[in-house]
Amino acid sequence: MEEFIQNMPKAELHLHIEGTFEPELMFEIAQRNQISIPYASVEELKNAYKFSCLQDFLDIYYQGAQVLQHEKDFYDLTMAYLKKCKEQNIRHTEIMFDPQTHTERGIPFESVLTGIHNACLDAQKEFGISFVLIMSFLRHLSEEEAFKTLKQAEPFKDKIMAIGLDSSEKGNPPLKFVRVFQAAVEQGYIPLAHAGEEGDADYIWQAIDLLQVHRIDHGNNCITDRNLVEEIIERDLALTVCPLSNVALKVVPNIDKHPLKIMMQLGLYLTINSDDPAYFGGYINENFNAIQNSLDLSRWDLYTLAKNSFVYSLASFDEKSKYLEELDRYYEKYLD
Ligand SMILES: Nc1ncnc2[nH]cnc12
Ligand SMILES: [Zn+2]
Repeated sequence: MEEFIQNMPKAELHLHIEGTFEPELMFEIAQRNQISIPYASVEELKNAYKFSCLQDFLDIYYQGAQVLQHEKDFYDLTMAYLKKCKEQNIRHTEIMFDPQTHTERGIPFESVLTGIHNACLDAQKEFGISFVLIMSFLRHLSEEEAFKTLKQAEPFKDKIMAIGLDSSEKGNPPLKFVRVFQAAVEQGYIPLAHAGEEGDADYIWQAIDLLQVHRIDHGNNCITDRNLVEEIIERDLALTVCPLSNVALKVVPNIDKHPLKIMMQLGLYLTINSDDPAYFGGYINENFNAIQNSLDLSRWDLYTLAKNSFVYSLASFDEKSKYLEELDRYYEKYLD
């Protein structure tokens, strides 16, 4: 099965670029920027990656991101992830970035965006990987700050397809961002949001009704509300599930108790993603392997999850058709 997963063409739809910051690269960039990290070694830093909830993780994740200062740092970070995509047979990736994590520290929006975008263009040329950029608002910050970020993005609008909503969920409901989402949609951005990771089903209702999201990031907690599950299916919305993230952040007690199979059986459209792979113990294939092992998923289940990743992506019609054909050919080979 591991080989089947490794070679299967797939898309990643839920990935924070700041969450791909491997400790080794963090130390390297810290050294060249002459910034000190409050850990003596890579080992010591890795040992600190023990979280009891989302906020525990976010504290260390924002701390790590401080090392990123220059356009080249964002380029190197993104290129390192895109090399992983090539190794793991990711054909298309939708990369979230958190501009406020950087602009709050005085880093120009342009350095962040240009570094990430140039790496994506190079990977498209060299590895044939297509991409979409998603600008995510930090929900622990104010609506006013989100509006400022939307304004800063204006000169780069053609490079960013969608907006997202991430960071500390509890106490920061989608309702807080209705106006900025409306303004962004008027400018042509596609609305997406994290909902129902730690927040309850009501946050997911708000994300679909008030923010009118086209996809739900995580969404696990929808299973507590039968009407919500039906509504999500009816509206043809996919959930971007992140199994290793859910274990690391104690959203589920362990991988064997992950509700993914139940969610599939309910008829929800799911995809598998890595969220913040440098912090949660694996990239997309490690997520597929972990969930396949624990829930005994069949090849058909894996194919369905990969198919959803293309169908519910924001890739162009031509790209989607090409990837879906490739996936079908791949799966048929195993039927013989
Ligand atoms: N899993 C997650 N939930 C909310 N915000 C995040 N930012 C990075 N990873 C996140
Ligand atoms: Zn996330």
